[in-house]
Amino acid sequence: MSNVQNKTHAIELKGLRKSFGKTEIIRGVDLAVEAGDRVAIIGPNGAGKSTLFNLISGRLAPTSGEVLLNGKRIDGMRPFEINRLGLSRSFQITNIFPKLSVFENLRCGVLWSLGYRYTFLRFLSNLDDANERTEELIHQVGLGKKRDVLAVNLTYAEQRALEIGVTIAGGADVILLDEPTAGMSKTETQHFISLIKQVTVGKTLLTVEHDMGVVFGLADKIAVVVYGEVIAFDTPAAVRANPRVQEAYLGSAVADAQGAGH
Ligand SMILES: Nc1ncnc2c1ncn2[C@@H]1O[C@H](COP(=O)(O)OP(=O)(O)OP(=O)(O)O)[C@@H](O)[C@H]1O
Repeated sequence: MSNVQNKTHAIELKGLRKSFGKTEIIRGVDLAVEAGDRVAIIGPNGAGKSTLFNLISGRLAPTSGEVLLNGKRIDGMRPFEINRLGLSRSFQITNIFPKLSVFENLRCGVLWSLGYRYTFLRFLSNLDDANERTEELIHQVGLGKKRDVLAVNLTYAEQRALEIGVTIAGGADVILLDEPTAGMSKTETQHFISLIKQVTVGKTLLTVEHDMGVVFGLADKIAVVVYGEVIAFDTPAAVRANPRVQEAYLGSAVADAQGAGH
């Protein structure tokens, strides 16, 4: 390994553990994600992937161990505090405001990042900087033609695109996406992978993902979580070739992804 001692990582997990009651679900995870990398977290059902996400984003506090964001300890902080420090997590489409338009939803995200409370939104329609940033975002997520459509009237894939827009609206440099293509058709998924790639250029991306096509299409690195431990963290090619990963988890899933041309 190279000398990583003095290097600041976008995300670093050190000796992370989490128990629910007597059951230890996360069992000593060490992981260092370099800034700008796109990392997919994969593993069998119940392995602890979502729990890991919840520990990173502050929804859960670890039983022991550390979580660092750009070198600063964030374990024990509240999700909004972590958000303010530059980490943004998608909260699924239920957190989009259905009765607000695409523009208004995105502007909420932008204004939140500028420190405004949602309750003041109606008085802020002439904030030029926020409006400009919002227009830019709308085009980034491909919703230019849907600017004034209420979120509730968008298609499912469009709602997911809006969700990504809201997630990146604040300009966070670390983005967490939970199964971003779940429920999409193959074509929508392909389109969405390129959208995610575009909007996360220069950012660090962590995603929990089951679809191996998405994993191999999107990730620079893959973290394999099995039974609360990271058993491999490497490039897709190295993970694919790792016998321990094959045995513990990937086997047929890799064959599927190769068959799909990834
Ligand atoms: N709040 C909680 N209280 C008690 N047990 C929990 C809690 N959250 C998760 N667990 C348990 O922790 C284990 C890991 O769950 P987690 O959702 O992190 O796995 P996962 O890898 O994301 O699974 P999946 O791929 O099915 O979403 C499961 O056995 C789950 O039942």
